[in-house]
Amino acid sequence: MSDHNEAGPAAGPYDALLLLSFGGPEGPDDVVPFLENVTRGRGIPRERLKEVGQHYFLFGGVSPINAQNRELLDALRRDFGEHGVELPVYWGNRNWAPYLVDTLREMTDDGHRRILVLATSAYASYSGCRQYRENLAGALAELAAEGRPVPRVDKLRHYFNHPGFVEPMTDAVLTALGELPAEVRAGAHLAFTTHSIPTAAADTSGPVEGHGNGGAYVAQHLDTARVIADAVREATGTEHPWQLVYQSRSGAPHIPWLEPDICDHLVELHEGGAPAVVMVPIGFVSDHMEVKYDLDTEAAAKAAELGLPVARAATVGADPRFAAAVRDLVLERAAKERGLAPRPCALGALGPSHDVCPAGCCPSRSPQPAVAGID
Ligand SMILES: CC1=C(CCC(=O)O)c2cc3nc(cc4[nH]c(cc5[nH]c(cc1n2)c(C)c5CCC(=O)O)c(CCC(=O)O)c4C)C(CCC(=O)O)=C3C
Ligand SMILES: [Fe+2]
Repeated sequence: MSDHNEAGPAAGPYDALLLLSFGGPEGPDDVVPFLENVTRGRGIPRERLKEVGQHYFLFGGVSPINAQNRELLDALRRDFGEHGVELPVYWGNRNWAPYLVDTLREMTDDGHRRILVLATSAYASYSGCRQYRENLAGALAELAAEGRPVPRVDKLRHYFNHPGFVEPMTDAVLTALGELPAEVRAGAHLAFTTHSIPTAAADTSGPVEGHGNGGAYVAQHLDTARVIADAVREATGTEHPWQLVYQSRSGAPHIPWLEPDICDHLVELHEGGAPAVVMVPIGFVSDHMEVKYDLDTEAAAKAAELGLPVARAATVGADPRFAAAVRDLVLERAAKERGLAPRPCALGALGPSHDVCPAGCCPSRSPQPAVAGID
């Protein structure tokens, strides 16, 4: 991949990696307390919460996200082990056990003082970046209050355009195309999907100079989608029309969120004569409830009602190429921290993202302390 491990796979100055994720319920009794954790102070209408609770109950109260993170943890440990990267990997979540603060306490008690964080969100946004940075600051403040040493915590750059993230998704699109009936395959449209967020949050996502027009959130997703669409055309020799669309909207109806929704998009494509659609959840690192319910259940039912053949591309999950990408990102950042100038690996037009969030990046509605950034 890149050239920054010439002098051996040194991860120093880092002494541990933290896989930081959202967390999800593991049984019916977990669902309501989990939703309370997620929505504390966030003004989600009660009706929406009841509805989302039902999505979880439909799957026995079990979100797929924790199993996916356990697999990723195994894949990272295997990859690091096979490549001589001596960096222990821990796992903590924002909203469910193992809780971030408990994991950081364990890491501190194990003697780790320079911690690098991999968040399971590949793009810039308040929900996908600064909120994790705030949660880290909050957890560190708890450790300090307990009289523990407070480790220094850095966060890996956004990896939406890293080849180890993009290439498994390209393969997944090709596989999904292959699942469509042969007679509609060549005409299939690609619907790249991601989590809708309030347009105000999208417009202020990423560094200040890129604010407006959906900000870094939309720009990064468009960059990833374009790279995948181009690679699919190279592989198939067919130009599949594509669009970035959204899913999993929540919040109050009068607040504008990114649109169109995937279900409305399927109706529009069907009315426009599209013979088939591949849904590509580029906004999700692994199978979350948003993928299992909002795409595989709700959008699939809409497509069936329309008589529109659809297939859903797999998420990256614990693909070994993604684990290798994480190793590459870790070694790149470690080399930079040691004063070297590694060549960062990135596809697309935007180039590698910043390592340290600049001031004003993905601002919060109610400013709180955050780590791994200027403010
Ligand atoms: C951008 C983004 C990501 C991707 C980046 C990342 O991965 O971090 C993401 C991930 C996730 N979101 C998840 C679950 C939920 N998100 C909610 C609510 C919200 N998400 C938002 C945005 C995002 N969310 C926003 C702006 C809200 C409104 C409230 C607020 O401003 O905070 C709610 C409340 C109910 C509802 O309203 O839907 C739930 C239950 C799960 C777990 C799924 C599982 O169990 O498999 C995951 C991975
Ligand atoms: Fe969410």
